[in-house]
Amino acid sequence: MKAPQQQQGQAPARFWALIPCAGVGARAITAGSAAPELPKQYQPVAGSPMVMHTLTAFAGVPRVHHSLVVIAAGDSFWQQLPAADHYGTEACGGSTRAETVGNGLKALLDRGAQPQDWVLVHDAARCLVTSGQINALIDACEHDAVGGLLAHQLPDTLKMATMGVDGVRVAATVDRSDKWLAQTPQMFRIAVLMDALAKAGAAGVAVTDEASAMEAAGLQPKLVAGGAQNFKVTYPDDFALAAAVLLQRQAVVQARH
Ligand SMILES: Nc1ccn([C@@H]2O[C@H](COP(=O)(O)OP(=O)(O)OP(=O)(O)O)[C@@H](O)[C@H]2O)c(=O)n1
Ligand SMILES: C[C@](O)(CO)[C@H](O)COP(=O)(O)O
Repeated sequence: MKAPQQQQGQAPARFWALIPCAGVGARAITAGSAAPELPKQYQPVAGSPMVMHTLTAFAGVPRVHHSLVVIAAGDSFWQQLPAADHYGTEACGGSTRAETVGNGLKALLDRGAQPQDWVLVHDAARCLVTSGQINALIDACEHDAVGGLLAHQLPDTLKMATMGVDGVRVAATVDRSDKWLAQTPQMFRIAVLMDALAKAGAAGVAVTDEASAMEAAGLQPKLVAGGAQNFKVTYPDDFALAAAVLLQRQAVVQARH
């Protein structure tokens, strides 16, 4: 599968952000949550709804032409956000993240994106990403034939688990030297990614991230160092971690003024 090449006289490829924001956050919400009906990406973290921190990071990257937030059909939360009207949204979220992304890519084309343009797909719930990390991914991939993703090299010993009669036990220790945790953004050419997602779907390939669809097409995305702080808020304990990082960053900025 060849990337659409820049034709002579063709406008330079642009960069679009696609923010899957249509999940329910089942793993993050507990009965004790202040608003358990509120999907995690709308839950407050360090004084703002989680997704707003994510969008602020992209707003700090002028090369990103437009950020499109994909929300669930019937989402009644987005419009309640203070800056809702400042961002483009499409209520075409799907039953899976991959479906949300596929629908969002079509929406980008409808909004004027070109097939050879780049898309940076980033989880709304990965709210600690920085503008610097987004720029680093673009710098590393904009001249690459495939594209790539932010990722974090495994910092701990990795265990293979087995279900024992008395609970989960170690089956083996796995060599971690070539193990990376996939993060987002994940950056690919729109047409190539759409084709890869369609073929992976038709082949019944489980696609949990954009890179896995590209891998199923025989391509090898670049791994670009993200960082431990670029984690996805997934579980209840993650909110406090995210808040601590964001508040520390805010304190550093305030100390400069
Ligand atoms: N059908 C879906 C599922 C997930 N997402 C988005 O994909 C990102 C990462 O997915 P995940 O952390 O799994 O979010 P949820 O699916 O909401 O979480 P859970 O599995 O705990 O319900 C989130 O920003 C989520 O909003 C989406 O847009 N559409
Ligand atoms: C895309 C992703 O962030 C890469 O690590 C992750 O797979 C999304 O979370 P999910 O729980 O797999 O939907």
